[in-house]
Amino acid sequence: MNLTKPVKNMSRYLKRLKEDDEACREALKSGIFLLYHKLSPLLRETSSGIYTLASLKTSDLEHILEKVGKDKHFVNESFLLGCTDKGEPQFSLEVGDIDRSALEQECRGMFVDLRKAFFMLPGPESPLAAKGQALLRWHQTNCFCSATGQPTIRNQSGSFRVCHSSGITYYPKMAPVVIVLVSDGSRCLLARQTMFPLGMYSALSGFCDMGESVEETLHREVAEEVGLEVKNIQYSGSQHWPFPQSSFMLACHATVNPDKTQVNIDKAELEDARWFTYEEITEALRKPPLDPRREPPVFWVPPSYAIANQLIQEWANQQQLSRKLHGLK
Ligand SMILES: NC(=O)C1=CN([C@@H]2O[C@H](COP(=O)(O)OP(=O)(O)OC[C@H]3O[C@@H](n4cnc5c(N)ncnc54)[C@H](O)[C@@H]3O)[C@@H](O)[C@H]2O)C=CC1
Ligand SMILES: [Mg+2]
Repeated sequence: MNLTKPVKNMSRYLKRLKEDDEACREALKSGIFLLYHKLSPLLRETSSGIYTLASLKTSDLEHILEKVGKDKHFVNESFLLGCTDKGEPQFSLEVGDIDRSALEQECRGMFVDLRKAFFMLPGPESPLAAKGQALLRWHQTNCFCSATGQPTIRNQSGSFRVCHSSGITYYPKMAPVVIVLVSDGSRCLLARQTMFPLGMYSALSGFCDMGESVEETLHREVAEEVGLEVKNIQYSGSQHWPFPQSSFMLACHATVNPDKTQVNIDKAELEDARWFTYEEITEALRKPPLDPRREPPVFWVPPSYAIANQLIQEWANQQQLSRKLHGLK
């Protein structure tokens, strides 16, 4: 299948909507809308019991707004998110000043905290739910110019805000974070912070300091948090992460010398850091998603929507392969 042409056309279309206020206003008339109530996305349960992100067409949304006593032009407060596969423009809209239960009833859905929604939504919908929330949050917290204190004004798509007094343009921001799975060849190093849910261990992570490269951050964070020296850095992938503010996660693998694995934990940052065997990791990966009604398991890893999980999966696959090559189970 050749995806180049539609993707290229879609990207050009979206670029125009981002930059051309008139074109974006026009697109609002045939848009698809994700609603958020105080940053919680609206979910709907399908007839087969699966939850999805509720997406409303313009006419349906206008109708609902009027029913709950809101002007239908409130639709224009939406922010452009992207395009569906069919080329329909997608928008997010914060409806936090409208009565929640009235909206839930009219929309036949429910507003769910994003962290919880991640456990309920099918995989591909989580990044869209996160993006919608992140854009709304950024606009809510960037209403004033940090140089003049004057209000900033959004463009129609919401791709930037301008202070007309200073002329400064503000663009939505993500803070770069490096996340790394360190291996000694047969075990991998996972750590937990006190604020993590009970029993959850993840890969090491840290915010990039101003002026640092990914490699510099990675070496510094591993040295700071567990006192180890890493080598053989390999890039794995990236992910936008909405909690607690937007981060841009850059995920890597790295190794340490098998004879230099003694961890020296920075207790101000981490509660614990431990080497885990292949067997422990494969068992943790097999565990079903967390059930809030049960006690959490003693050791578990972040769920599949987190890039930490991808790193751990990749490491386990790599181990499995090398075990096969060496005739081990
Ligand atoms: N998606 C995923 O799989 C994972 C995502 N993460 C995310 O990565 C982020 C960073 O991880 P940590 O190990 O906590 O970072 P970290 O090791 O750099 O420690 C956080 C501390 O760094 C300081 N800091 C420096 N720059 C900051 C900035 N731009 N924003 C906020 N704090 C800053 C603060 O004092 C903060 O308490 C977290 O927000 C976490 O949610 C972490 C692990 C897995
Ligand atoms: Mg850290």
